[in-house]
Amino acid sequence: MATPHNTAERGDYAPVCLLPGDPLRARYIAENYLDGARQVNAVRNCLGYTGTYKGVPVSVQASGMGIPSLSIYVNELVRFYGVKRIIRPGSAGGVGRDVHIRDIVLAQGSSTDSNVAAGALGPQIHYAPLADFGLLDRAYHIACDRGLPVKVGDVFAADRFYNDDIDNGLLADYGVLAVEMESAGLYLLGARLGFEALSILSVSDMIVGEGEALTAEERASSLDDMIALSLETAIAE
Ligand SMILES: O=P(O)(O)O[C@H]1O[C@H](CO)[C@@H](O)[C@H]1O
Ligand SMILES: O=c1cc[nH]c(=O)[nH]1
Repeated sequence: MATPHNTAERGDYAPVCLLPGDPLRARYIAENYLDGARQVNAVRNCLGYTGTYKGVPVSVQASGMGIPSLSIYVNELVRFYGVKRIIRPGSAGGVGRDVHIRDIVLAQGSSTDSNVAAGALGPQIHYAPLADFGLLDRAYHIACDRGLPVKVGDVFAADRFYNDDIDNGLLADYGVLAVEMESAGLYLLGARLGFEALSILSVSDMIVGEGEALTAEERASSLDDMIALSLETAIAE
């Protein structure tokens, strides 16, 4: 076995990798967007693929849900397989005052209640995990050129999907746009291990307000916008 969670050989992953939470989204991206995609990993059904996008080698690997699971895949992708750039096309719940369902949120930074950030720089320092600015800048301009409903700002990476103690209104008061479960871990590792990281999130539901809802077709097309934006950003120089 190449790593505890991956049977791919060294060289099987491209330097650029998309990292959605959902293994079926990884397969969807490989089957619908990559040319010549081949499956390189299926350990625990956390599927990984490598192909090309517009002639550029690109991989897609599922992270599973939450920072602990994502951290396993990121460590192995970067330390063992030499991945240099990771973009997470994820779903998120909207909390910001001016955030709506189908919006695309570029996570400039990520607050979190996870201990990974609390202890990273010692007990006194609350580290602020940030996206790679070059990727963020490119994603923002590509999204604007495409006329996508894009917002840029802080997101909250929650340790628990179900947590009645989180005050979503207070998150919104502090400018948090959306809630998901991985970005702070991804950005922290980006800083620590020295790779470029960005989360590009599709608002799939509203946690506050009227509880706007999407039809199945709307949800699929909004995920497609996020995936295409992630791939265009991934191969941009
Ligand atoms: O759609 P993905 O990428 O899995 O992201 C979101 O969905 C999962 C929760 O349902 C968490 O992983 C959260 O971050
Ligand atoms: O983590 C997540 C993802 C989508 N929607 C939520 O409410 N939370």
